[in-house]
Amino acid sequence: MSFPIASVALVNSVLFGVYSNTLLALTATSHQERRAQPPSYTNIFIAGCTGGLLQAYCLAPFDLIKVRLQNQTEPRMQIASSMPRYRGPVHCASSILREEGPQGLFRGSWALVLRDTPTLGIYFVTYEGLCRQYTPEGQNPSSATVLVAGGFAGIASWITATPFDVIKSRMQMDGLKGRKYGGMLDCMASSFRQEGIGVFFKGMTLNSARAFPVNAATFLSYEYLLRLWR
Ligand SMILES: C[N+](C)(C)CCCC[C@H](N)C(=O)O
Repeated sequence: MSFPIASVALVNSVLFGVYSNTLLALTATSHQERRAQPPSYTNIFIAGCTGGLLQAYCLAPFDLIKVRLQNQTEPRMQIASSMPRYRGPVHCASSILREEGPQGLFRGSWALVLRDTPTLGIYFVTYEGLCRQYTPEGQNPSSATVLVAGGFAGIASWITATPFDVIKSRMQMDGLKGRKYGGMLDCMASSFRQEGIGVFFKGMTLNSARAFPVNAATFLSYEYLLRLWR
């Protein structure tokens, strides 16, 4: 539990830090001036994609360890072996390093980059679009608007991210017991061949249901901290 919490803190600070600074570089307006001079959606999209790209690289090893630990269900079913393969996040990281090398920690990172880059552009465009729609010109959005816009931004982002999320997780699990897939494209093709188009939408409802409260709270904290520190 402490492991995902620590990784969420790191990854969100990278995402929001890179997003804000890229937007600042593109528009030359500070956050306070942005209500009077709103940035274009193109600039918001580019800044979101840049944040997504960098967060994907920071997230890759943490996400891989999380996926491996969450999928570790065999030992409970095998009465003979009482020890799980990975005893915790540190043991998992060191076993992967030993057994699969440093690149093992980045398995599936291409799919993660493709999952996060465009969809985090969509995330910030949705958030800004909804805030602008429901906020009188020149004013800051209310907390209720921030919560709803943040929640829907999370849903929009997760709906578009789910196909690559499925591939990413399959690639991350590959390597545990030999290699099943030749690469990302092979993983996509063989998943499609065996399970049909529906495979790319697995977990979409659950991802979206989780995304609303998580991202409502994320954007409320972001706006609150920006106003606190200006
Ligand atoms: C790009 N992708 C959809 C994967 C994530 C977008 C939202 C990020 C947020 N930290 C969350 O976990 O919901």
